Amino acid sequence: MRVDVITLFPEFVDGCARVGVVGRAQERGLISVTSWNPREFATDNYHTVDGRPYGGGPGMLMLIGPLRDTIAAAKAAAEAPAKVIYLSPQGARLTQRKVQELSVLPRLVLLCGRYEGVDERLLDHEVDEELSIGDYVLSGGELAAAVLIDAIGRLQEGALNDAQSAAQDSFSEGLLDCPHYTRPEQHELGTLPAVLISGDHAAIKRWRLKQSLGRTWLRRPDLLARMQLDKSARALLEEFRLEYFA
Ligand SMILES: NC(=O)c1ccc(NCc2ccccc2)nc1
Repeated sequence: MRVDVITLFPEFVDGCARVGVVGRAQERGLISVTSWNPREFATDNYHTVDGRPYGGGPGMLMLIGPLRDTIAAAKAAAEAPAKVIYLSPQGARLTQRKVQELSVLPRLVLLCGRYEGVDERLLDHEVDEELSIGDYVLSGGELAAAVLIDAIGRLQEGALNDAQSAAQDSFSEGLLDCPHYTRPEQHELGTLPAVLISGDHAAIKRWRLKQSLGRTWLRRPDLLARMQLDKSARALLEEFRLEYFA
């Protein structure tokens, strides 16, 4: 997948995409992240990219011209059609399902707003989707773009080793992850759940699913409400609930 990021802070996005799983995915050619700075597409002597809001009000907005030209340049940089996504608090909430949907596309162009945002006419005509990573305001869309790139990058075939991809299974099924433990077995902070050192892999699998179901019920009942649990999962959750209230 090719990702083109339009940002006034290219070094920020480049840096995020160079480390960890996404960095390795780039080295393996599974994803490429290219940043484009609208300031280089501003035609005036001062490289102006912002303007004052009509109707008054605080702050500045990003101008149509430089952004439109930058989007065109980014799109022209490769053959495949590109979906243009704007990161903003006004966008649809990003979920793992949306990440999975985006992760199979050939290209994405991510538009990062700064200041108070972007002229609405640019959004109406050049942006395909508006996405939010959560209900809070950041100083720029770059962090949101980095989150999206990471979530998509790790889903590229070959980006994760088996252990890592196993770890992502629970959330992609809509459940929260179960508790995890590593050495030492005995510690002043506590001992382990006995099942995890029983060597009974079926019991361990059952325990982990039960913990995921129980945690989701306790911490994110909204996620649970959206799921169709099969008979055995419902029984497992009931077992958790009985123990919880015991
Ligand atoms: N919650 C998010 O995903 C998000 C995205 C961008 C952002 N800041 C840049 C911006 C500010 C105002 C209007 C449009 C973009 N803050 C939060």
